[in-house]
Amino acid sequence: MRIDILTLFPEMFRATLGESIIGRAREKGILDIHLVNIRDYAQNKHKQVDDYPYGGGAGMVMQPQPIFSALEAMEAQGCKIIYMSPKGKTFHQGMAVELAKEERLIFLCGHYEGVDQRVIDYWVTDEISIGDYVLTGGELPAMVVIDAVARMLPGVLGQAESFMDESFYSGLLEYPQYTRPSEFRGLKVPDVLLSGNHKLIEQWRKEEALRITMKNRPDLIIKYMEKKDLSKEERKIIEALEKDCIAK
Ligand SMILES: C[S@@+](CC[C@H](N)C(=O)[O-])C[C@H]1O[C@@H](n2cnc3c(N)ncnc32)[C@H](O)[C@@H]1O
Repeated sequence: MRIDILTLFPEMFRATLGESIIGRAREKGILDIHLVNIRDYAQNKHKQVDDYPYGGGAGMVMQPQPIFSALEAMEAQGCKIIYMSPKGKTFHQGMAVELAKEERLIFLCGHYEGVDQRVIDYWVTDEISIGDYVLTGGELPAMVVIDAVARMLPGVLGQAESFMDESFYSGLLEYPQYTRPSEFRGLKVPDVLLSGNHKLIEQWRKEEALRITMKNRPDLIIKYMEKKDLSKEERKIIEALEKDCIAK
């Protein structure tokens, strides 16, 4: 997959997208990331990229000219162009799975009060928010989305790092994880995980996934129940957890 990132602060990306799993994906050629400094395309003498908002109000707005010129130079027509914005649709795992199917993604990172609306109307195909809060720029949000998308690309995660069991993929949060030693400062790993009985381990994990989802994200449980034909086993676990909740 090719990813182009339009930003005023390309340096912010170098460490994050050069290390660990994403760094290895780039080395393997699975991910090809291009950083584009919007300021390089400003046509005025001082390379200014922002100006006061029409109608007054606080802050500055990113001007259309440098962004239009940058997008024209990269032949962006026909690609998904994603503007990171608190006004966008809230990002979730399903969106990461869908975006990972694209051959090329272009990310536009805003700053100040954001970009001139004409950029959005003319170029942007998707506006994505990473949550209901306002950050200073679109760089961190773009890194969040790129990281989540990149791990969905075939070959990025090793075989031992499957995302199938991870939080959100199946609609639930993931069960608790433990590693060696089996006892640490008197704190023990649940016996079932040491039993070698795969059926019991599977059951325990499902129960724990349902339990933690019910506790922390009841909204997800409702969606899970709507979307899926629950097995008898799952229904029993949910009923027991509900009784437990009521009793508490
Ligand atoms: C200070 S914000 C602008 C906020 C804008 N004036 C508003 O009220 O909606 C500057 C830039 O940060 C990015 N940004 C801030 N919060 C974000 C979020 N929750 N998700 C995605 N991008 C965000 C966007 O690119 C935005 O253009």
